[in-house]
Amino acid sequence: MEAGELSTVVAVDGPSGSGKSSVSREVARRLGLAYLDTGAMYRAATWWCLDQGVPLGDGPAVAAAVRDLPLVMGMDPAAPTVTVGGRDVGAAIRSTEISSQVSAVATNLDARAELGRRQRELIEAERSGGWSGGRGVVAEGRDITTVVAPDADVRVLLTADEAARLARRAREVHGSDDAAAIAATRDQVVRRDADDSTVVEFQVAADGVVTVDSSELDLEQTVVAVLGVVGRAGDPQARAPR
Ligand SMILES: Nc1ncnc2c1ncn2[C@@H]1O[C@H](COP(=O)(O)OP(=O)(O)OP(=O)(O)O)[C@@H](O)[C@H]1O
Ligand SMILES: Nc1ccn([C@H]2C[C@H](O)[C@@H](COP(=O)(O)O)O2)c(=O)n1
Repeated sequence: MEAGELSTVVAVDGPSGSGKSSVSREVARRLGLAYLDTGAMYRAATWWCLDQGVPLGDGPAVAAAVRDLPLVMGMDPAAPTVTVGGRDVGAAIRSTEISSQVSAVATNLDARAELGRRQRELIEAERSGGWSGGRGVVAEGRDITTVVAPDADVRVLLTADEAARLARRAREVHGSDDAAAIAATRDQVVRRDADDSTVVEFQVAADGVVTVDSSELDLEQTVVAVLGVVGRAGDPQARAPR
């Protein structure tokens, strides 16, 4: 048996607020797989550019900064971490400042190429070792099923209608889904998805990608639905060697 034969790579994409992070993290935890939040890598790159005084409107400067990004991703789903130059930026990258500016990095094609390369390396490392000891990884983002890991064992597009996604994010950030909270959330969800959609498709499932619509599901039901897709793709212990 060769390293990686029994590993499982689960790729999850979807729009903002569809539940990718919470669902992928819990699926990884229940399956004993590593968890890779690729959106956090774009957020960390944005934090780094701002920290280094790199203007986000200067594409070549952003690309150069991202190539030098001293990023370490901790992939334990029970306690994922994001460290830049030895600093824990896990909380800082969730700020409204980063959320409102991250699309400038996400739409920079050179930055995408660099972060995509690192994501592929992290996923490959989990096939043979890494945090999971070779069990595999759940990686989530916008282009994992299509660009970063189109050969993943399981590929899921997690969707939810716009109203559900806005309400979830409003409750998370403002503690309410009243009209004012929804209005205050629109930029983080609708505008950001519109900008990000100019460089990557995450609203429509590519061939072979299974869509899970969570609009009418709660978090637990969505986790169970994604676990069902993984199960249908085959028990990794029973799967034929690659
Ligand atoms: N099926 C669900 N039902 C209700 N709430 C959910 C569901 N899935 C996720 N949530 C909640 O919605 C919020 C957004 O979820 P999450 O951050 O996982 O989405 P996301 O797709 O990763 O968003 P983004 O791409 O913007 O980071 C969280 O507060 C989460 O707990
Ligand atoms: N594979 C990915 C992951 C994320 N992005 C972009 C889209 C978002 O604007 C930003 C942050 O992602 P989030 O933490 O909100 O999931 O990164 C991308 O383009 N490709």
